[in-house]
Amino acid sequence: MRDTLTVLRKIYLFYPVQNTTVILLRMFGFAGLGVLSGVFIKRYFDEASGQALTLNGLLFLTAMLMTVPLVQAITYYIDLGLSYGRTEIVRAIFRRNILREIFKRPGALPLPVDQGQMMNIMRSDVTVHEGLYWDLTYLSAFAVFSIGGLVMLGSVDWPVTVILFAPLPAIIMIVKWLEKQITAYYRAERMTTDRVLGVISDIFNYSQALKINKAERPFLNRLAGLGEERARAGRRNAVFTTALASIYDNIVNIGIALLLLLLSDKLRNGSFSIGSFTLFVFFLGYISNFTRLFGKVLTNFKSSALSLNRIEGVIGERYLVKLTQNDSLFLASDPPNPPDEPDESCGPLLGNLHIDGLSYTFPNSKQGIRNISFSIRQGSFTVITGKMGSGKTTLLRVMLGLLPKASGEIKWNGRLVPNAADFFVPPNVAYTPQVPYLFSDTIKANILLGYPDESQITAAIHQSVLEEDLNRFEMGADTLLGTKGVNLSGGQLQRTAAARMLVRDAQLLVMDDVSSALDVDTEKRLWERLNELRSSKGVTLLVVTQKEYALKYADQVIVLENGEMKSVS
Ligand SMILES: Nc1ncnc2c1ncn2[C@@H]1O[C@H](COP(=O)(O)OP(=O)(O)OP(=O)(O)O)[C@@H](O)[C@H]1O
Repeated sequence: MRDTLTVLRKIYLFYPVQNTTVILLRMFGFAGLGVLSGVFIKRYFDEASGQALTLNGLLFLTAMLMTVPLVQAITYYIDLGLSYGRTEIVRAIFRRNILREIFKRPGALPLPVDQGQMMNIMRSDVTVHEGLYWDLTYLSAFAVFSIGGLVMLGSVDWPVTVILFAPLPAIIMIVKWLEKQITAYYRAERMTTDRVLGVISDIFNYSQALKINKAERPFLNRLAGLGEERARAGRRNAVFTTALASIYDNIVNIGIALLLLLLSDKLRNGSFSIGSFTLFVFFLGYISNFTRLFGKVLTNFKSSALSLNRIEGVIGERYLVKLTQNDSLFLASDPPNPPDEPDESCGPLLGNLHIDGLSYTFPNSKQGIRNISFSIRQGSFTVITGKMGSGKTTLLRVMLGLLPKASGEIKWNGRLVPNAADFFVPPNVAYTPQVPYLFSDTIKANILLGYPDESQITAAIHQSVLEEDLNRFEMGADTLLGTKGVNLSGGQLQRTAAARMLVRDAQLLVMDDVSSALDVDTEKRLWERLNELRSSKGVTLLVVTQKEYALKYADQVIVLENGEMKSVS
């Protein structure tokens, strides 16, 4: 409840001036003027049914009764202008903030929730809070009506007024009583949707694997089963919330029936004027709407709390602060480019790199690396090798800040690297991962990947032994990749990724198994050219490989075994 209130307060603070105006318009334009119409209606019927009927009085009241709805319509349009579109902006702020936190995570750390849940959080869990916020602003307007009604009706007939408000405590008790069920049905709907979305994204991501293993039918059956579960959970939740809403309605209706019974008696014995009766009937609609909306808001508080809980599962501690940060979305202009200054906190040029006692354990498999220490000097060629699963990739990822180190130190020129993920980027370091990813764009765009300086592209293509392959494509480096273009072979993909690393002109080049899919001749040329680059430009190379050819150039060979250093030579 407290967290939901914090988020609602922040939503208000996103646009305090507009939001205050909308609330005031709803409270005083829509509701306050509405109460005023009640006064005029009472007077109108009192005068029309009494002896003191004057033409002027009637004309005045008629004019007022026409003016008030007109002014209300105008306030409504101003309200619409101020609030329309805010809904999507609030959702966009939440989505942007969640994405920002995801990008802050070490790059190789998997998301704490699966893909289906992530999509559902971005799709649905971010939307409930601002819906609740707008309902609350309407509730505040209806509250003005109700308080106005309470005062006016109370002065006419207290006992009857009490009946009008009697459903309110009943609804509070029902929501309290059914609290567990409200949350359970909502949670079940969310979780079954997570699973369906997860399987759908698997189908898109791994369609080829499904096809070659002839697993389409079982997978579709699984999807159908999950779809059925989701439909059941959705139906249950819909039936439950509709039933709750109709319980609120019926409580309100029973109150109205009781009230009308009482009023008809009073009208018959003359203790109630036609004007007072009309006043009661007039307020009846608004007060019953207030009561219904009150029930809905109480129910949605529970949904909002659960959705916030799911968001917390993704962005972790202090999630309320992170979720509600309100810096510009840049809807009307382009965002500024991030600062492009190289991090020179440890000196502009690499002299030496010391890795001391680096450890990391994967929480789910208890595998990883333990106490790894080595040094690299500028212009050297270091090979990390070892059997499959010995920890080579993990070591590179922890060193580069793509996985959070459990212990150990990294020093660049003798100075502690404060944040590896921020520091080990171009122009300090460039990296080719074991499984590189290429986008559906041209080969050139994939090599540059936003890098503004194209001057090194020809050299990078040469160094990565890619030029002969590009010559075979009609469009050369402008050949399109992906669904609308060509598919590269495994070796071409590795070398395109290597060119992406080389074009960035970094001091330290880190490569993970970059030659695993290359034939002997291409591999030979690749290491030769990288070695030439080292000699000519003083670039430093740190290479994971299981193949022997690179060893020919190595100054240092580090062998890993079961996550530990077996030898350095
Ligand atoms: N995401 C992960 N979650 C849990 N365990 C993991 C994860 N990634 C790797 N491991 C485990 O950590 C150990 C080291 O894996 P790593 O990928 O670093 O080995 P490697 O030497 O690079 O292997 P290869 O030569 O096959 O690429 C392995 O036992 C592996 O199963």
